[in-house]
Amino acid sequence: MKREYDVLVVGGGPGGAFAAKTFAEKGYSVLLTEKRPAIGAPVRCAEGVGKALMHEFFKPEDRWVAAEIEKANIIAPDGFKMELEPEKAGAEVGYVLHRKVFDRDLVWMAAGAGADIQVKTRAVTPIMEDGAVKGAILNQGGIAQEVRAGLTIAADGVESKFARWCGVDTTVPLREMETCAQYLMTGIDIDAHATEFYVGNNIAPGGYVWIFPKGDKTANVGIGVGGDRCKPGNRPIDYLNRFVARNFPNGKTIELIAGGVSICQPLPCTVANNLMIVGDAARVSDPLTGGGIYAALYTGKLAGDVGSKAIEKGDTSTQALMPYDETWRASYLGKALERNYQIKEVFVKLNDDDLNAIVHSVSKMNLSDFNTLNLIKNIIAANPKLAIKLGKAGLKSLLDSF
Ligand SMILES: Cc1cc2nc3c(=O)[nH]c(=O)nc-3n(C[C@H](O)[C@H](O)[C@H](O)COP(=O)(O)OP(=O)(O)OC[C@H]3O[C@@H](n4cnc5c(N)ncnc54)[C@H](O)[C@@H]3O)c2cc1C
Repeated sequence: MKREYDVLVVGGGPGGAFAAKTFAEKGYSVLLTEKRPAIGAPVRCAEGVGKALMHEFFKPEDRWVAAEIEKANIIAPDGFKMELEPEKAGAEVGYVLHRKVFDRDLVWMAAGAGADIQVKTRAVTPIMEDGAVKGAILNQGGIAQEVRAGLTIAADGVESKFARWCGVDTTVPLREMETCAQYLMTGIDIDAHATEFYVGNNIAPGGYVWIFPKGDKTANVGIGVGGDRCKPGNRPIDYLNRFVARNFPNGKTIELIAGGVSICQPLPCTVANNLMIVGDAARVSDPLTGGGIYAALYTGKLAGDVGSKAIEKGDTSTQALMPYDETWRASYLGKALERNYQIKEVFVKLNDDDLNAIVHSVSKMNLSDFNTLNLIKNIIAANPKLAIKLGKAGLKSLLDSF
């Protein structure tokens, strides 16, 4: 079977769904293809997102929100707990979502705008002609389908094979692939409106443990560990089991997920002839926190806006699509990714003494001055050893990233 669309979207996560919705709303014919049988499941996410960031796109439906978050606690390796309550300083904090519902609703929005949706249908090969992408061969239940499209959106997440098949180098170095394990736990004693982050080289080397509440006594309890630090007996699940045994011995686990998060820099270029790369596939998740929901929504929508103009003008070459790449890099998102990459490079080299010193010094900061630049300046002022560790060049590139 051969079909033709203006736009083919590979992947039904937030990036693909938002791109499909945007193109469909502008009147283009769109096919979104998702390899899994159900949108949003299994969830591979701790489901946290900033309120202000989310509000850029919508006022969340009640059914998307599992918990509203008012504060974040950071727990140092020595057990000292620092409480951050940005709401007291006038800033909003965040939501923990039900992504099974949220992702599904996003795809429903795309369908409502006119996009065709196919689930359990994997894009297996791009159709390449004269160095340009002309759609893909899809596989649905063993049956190959040829789908031709003027523009293809690679929104296939962290695995991102599609862009690679089209000739884009999407390799992530092992040390920059955070490997994660997460339990959805119930029957645990937590603050239902606070997220918690545990740092330390015996707890989560090169990463952190998170507790993201999903209501009373229920939370995503997960861990990310630097890919190069996983060893037999010290895999993310081993660290997580030890953490859970220490902190929630009576908790009950009702779901287990494993997944990867890239903490590298974004791809050097996120467009090619007739191809746009969005969300995790473009490596735009936050290198410091691993968060990528906002970036997927932002790049998905932007791809829809820029791609639509390019289709209208009849030119979807790399050059015509470049405004997409340039716009997200110059945006708040691009700048935050650059800055947080520099911070992450420092973070992964810290020993437990450094981490203790940082958490203690930040806890003494005046919250009304709270922003990332002030945070870094305070940390360095309070811990001159860190400035030495960073060296002149490291310090400069860190401060230049603001
Ligand atoms: C353990 C963990 C915790 C996380 N916690 C958070 C968090 O708290 N907050 C946050 O903001 N982010 C978090 N993230 C990251 C977040 O989940 C991603 O950044 C986000 O889902 C990216 O959206 P996306 O649309 O780019 O990709 P995805 O949501 O991964 O969607 C890609 C889709 O493409 C499909 N696909 C792949 N290949 C093909 C193919 N060949 N054909 C068809 N379909 C295909 C996949 O099945 C998938 O549904 C976490 C990630 C992990 C692993």
